[in-house]
Amino acid sequence: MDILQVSPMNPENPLLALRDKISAVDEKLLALLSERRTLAVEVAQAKLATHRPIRDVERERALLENLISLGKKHQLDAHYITRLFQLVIEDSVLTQQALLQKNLNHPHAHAPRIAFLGPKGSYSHLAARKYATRHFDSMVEIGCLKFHDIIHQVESGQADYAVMPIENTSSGSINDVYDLLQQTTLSIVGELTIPIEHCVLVNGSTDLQQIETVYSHPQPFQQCSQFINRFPQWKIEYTESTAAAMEKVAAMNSPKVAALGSEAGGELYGLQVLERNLANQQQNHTRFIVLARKAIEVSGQVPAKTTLIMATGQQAGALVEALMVLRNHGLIMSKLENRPINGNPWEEMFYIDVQGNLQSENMQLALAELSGLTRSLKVLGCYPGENVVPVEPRL
Ligand SMILES: O=C(O)C(=O)C[C@]1(C(=O)O)C=C[C@@H](O)C=C1
Repeated sequence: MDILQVSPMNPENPLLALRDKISAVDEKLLALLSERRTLAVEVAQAKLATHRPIRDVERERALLENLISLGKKHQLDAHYITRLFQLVIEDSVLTQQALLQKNLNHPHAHAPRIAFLGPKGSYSHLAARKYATRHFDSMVEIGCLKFHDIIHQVESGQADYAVMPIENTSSGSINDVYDLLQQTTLSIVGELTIPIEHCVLVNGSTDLQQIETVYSHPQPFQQCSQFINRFPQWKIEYTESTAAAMEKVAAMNSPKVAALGSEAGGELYGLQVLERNLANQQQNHTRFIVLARKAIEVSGQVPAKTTLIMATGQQAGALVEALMVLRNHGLIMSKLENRPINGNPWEEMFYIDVQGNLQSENMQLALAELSGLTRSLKVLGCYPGENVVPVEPRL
């Protein structure tokens, strides 16, 4: 009788060995990225001494084109190299900007206390952590239940910074936050944008048909309306934040309930992803603003944004007249938003983001002119623009 010899070699073995090799290469890549970042910090110090702008678009383009032609020799695709290095350059630019800003505005002696919406795991929590990683050595996290509480924490000195969502690429402006900006004494000192990737999160095994109730903040429901409309039988329950929804679903431990929120947040509550990529728009991003009690100074070497809030008179063409002032001083408006004025029916408050430094001569001249034209005018803050528009190589 023939005896079949079973090889003791586990078919998983070659895979494991290859994975170890890949992990070793990835570790080398990480060390190189860290070395590159250290060099970028040295470049920033040199630029600080020579007063040169942080961004050098021509250098970025030359660098990308050189890497693309080198990549060809290694059969590496031009789009892959472009995407990869655009991200590396963005990190370099933002790291350099943060260094210049630290040099200009003396940082806190203690770990800054940052207030944001929701318990751990909310998008605001992820945004607060991302901002702190780049700007501070450590942070104290203060999760709040309502937007109003976040502002109050900072105004009353119980927190140093407020991180608040202001607009989303799918659902638009966040009106509640705009309305709070009308009243606050705080100044905008920073901004950041994070990708929002909503998932259906559940506790244990279930499927979309078994679900009866879905919990989340109203914003995700709005941003995922097309997906939600496919399940008319679902009962929608609003919560104060996505994190509050996740906390609830984790505690209920039932196959009939789900939360809409981020995968990273869900992990903190032990939830599993049932479905991803739910948003109506493929590119779903939220821009957050960072507020503090004291306004900051922005280095002339980094791109600055100034946010104004103004009420014009009700005469015809008043807004156009105000916007012409900006144009006449060569100032580019990147956003215009209007909101009703509390207590004054049919009157509007305008919020304007202008590309430019508050200290610049053209901004000062424009503001002087605007104050003569408007019923009220307030600078909400001047802060470094963190939207690093990627440079495209000439292919
Ligand atoms: O070479 C510089 O001037 C840098 O600041 C470095 C660097 C990079 O990371 O490669 C970053 C920003 C500039 O726009 C160009 C290039």
